[in-house]
Amino acid sequence: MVAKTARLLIRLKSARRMDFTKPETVLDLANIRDELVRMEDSIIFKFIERSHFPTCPAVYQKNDPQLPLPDFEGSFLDWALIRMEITHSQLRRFESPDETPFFPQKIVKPILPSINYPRVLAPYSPEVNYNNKVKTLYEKEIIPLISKRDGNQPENYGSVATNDIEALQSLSRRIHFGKFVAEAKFQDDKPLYTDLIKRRDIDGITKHITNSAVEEKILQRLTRKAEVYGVDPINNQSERRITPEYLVRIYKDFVIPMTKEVEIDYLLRRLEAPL
Ligand SMILES: C=C(O[C@@H]1C=C(C(=O)O)C=C[C@H]1O)C(=O)O
Repeated sequence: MVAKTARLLIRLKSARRMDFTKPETVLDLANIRDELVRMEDSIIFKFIERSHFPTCPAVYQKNDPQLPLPDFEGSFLDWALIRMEITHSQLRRFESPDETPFFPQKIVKPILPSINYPRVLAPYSPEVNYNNKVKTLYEKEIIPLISKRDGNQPENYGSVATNDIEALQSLSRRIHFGKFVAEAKFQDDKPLYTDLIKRRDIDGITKHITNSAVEEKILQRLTRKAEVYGVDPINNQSERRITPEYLVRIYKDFVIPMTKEVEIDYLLRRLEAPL
């Protein structure tokens, strides 16, 4: 009986999971929050992978002499990320409404047929793009926290860039999920948000999109996940490694605030589109 109930619950939960071809599953705030929880695991594991390498500042310096790049103005990471995004765009990655490119001006048309997802977000949604800020935050604030020590390691520049691209893509997807949260909240209370948007009451919008209980639950869960996934609980000075404290700080000081900035920016333009 228990096994049968468990199977039924799993079927019910998977039927509810976000499916971008089924708009009714996308703007369900409970579904969105479940998806944000699933993203935590991906982000933690990518941070753990990155934590095996030192900071490698050469990877982020514009045209660092250690990493000569033919006919390119920018960092080694930028060079690698652009090429990865061109390939991913040909594989249709950026047709999906939950994916936002770091170099939108560089991506190309897919070689796969278009999926034509039903519209869920407002038409201007791709213009709400925080990836420049995400990348700067990652390089300046997150790398120093999650790298195992300061310094360059030329033999691992390729691995570092590969890990960074995966971590950035996970962070970007999580932060830009704020668009789905914002649309779901708008649909749940159009009169309230229409009034706040008309008066450009940013403080009022911030107050109403904020759910402190959900935020607190996220930070508590992150601490437990970090301990379970084996990040070093003791911050060993000689070899800095990510700790539950660092993961909570990254979410509390960067990921959650930037997600809410995305929500606010998305909402401030919402009356441009049909209600
Ligand atoms: C994402 C939401 O909106 C806000 C942002 C949150 C976050 O980035 O984790 C959590 C709660 C809210 O303050 C939500 O309501 O679930």
